[in-house]
Amino acid sequence: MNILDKIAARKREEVAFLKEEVPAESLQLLPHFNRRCISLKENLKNSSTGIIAEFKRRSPSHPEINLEADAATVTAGYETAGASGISVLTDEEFFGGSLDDLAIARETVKLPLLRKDFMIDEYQIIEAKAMGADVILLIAAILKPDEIKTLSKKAKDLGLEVLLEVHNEEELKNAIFDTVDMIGVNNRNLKTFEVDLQTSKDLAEKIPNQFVKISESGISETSAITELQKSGFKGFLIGGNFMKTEDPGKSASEFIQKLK
Ligand SMILES: O=P(O)(O)OC[C@@H](O)[C@@H](O)c1c[nH]c2ccccc12
Repeated sequence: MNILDKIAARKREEVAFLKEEVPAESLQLLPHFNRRCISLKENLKNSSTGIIAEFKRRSPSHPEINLEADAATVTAGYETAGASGISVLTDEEFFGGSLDDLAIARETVKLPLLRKDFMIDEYQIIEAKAMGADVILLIAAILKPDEIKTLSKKAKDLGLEVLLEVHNEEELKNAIFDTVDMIGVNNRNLKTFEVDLQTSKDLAEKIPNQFVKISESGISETSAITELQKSGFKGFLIGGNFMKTEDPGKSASEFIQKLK
């Protein structure tokens, strides 16, 4: 079994358990559940830089990025740096994140927050909303087209935006629904961990222009962004390049200044 299938299988077990422990009805009583979301899509459209900075302690491909990182310090730094949005990894087992990190980020910044996780059930979307997220991620590689359709509709019904992640043309073709706001091309193959920015450049023209286009993973140079902008990308998801440094906010700030 590849790592992605393994994570998705674990996620199903985890969600089945959680649903019993904390029923969706009780999540809907939390204060953020009725909060009005902030649009990442609009922020990206209106930005000349479009950086979505990610809070990530570790990953299966990089087991020790920044294990002690503190969500409040890092997300505050990202906001000061001028990021357009912040992505918070909430998977615990494989990425060392938590919903608490998301809640802390929500208390700390005004920027739109993406809950970065492996969403396979509507329950997780209710959770995302209740913890203060503005955007959810749907990964085409682990979902059937009808699942993408129902999960994205659920998110829209709750006022959340939807970022759909694809890695190849096949996934893209089967995943185009008008309940999706943004399409992200992951330059990292989540099954093999190989990274190639050419993946974004190749897929760009195949993504209909109604979607804001985001290039994800493996970005460490501002020159790469200038190139990707020429292909039509408006958003750039960057994690490791910032998180691996002692002061991710400072590193994001220098990067964004250089890009301007
Ligand atoms: O750290 P990087 O190479 O800058 O990548 C960030 C982000 O794109 C990556 O964390 C990511 C993209 N899609 C995902 C899906 C699940 C978990 C993580 C991811």
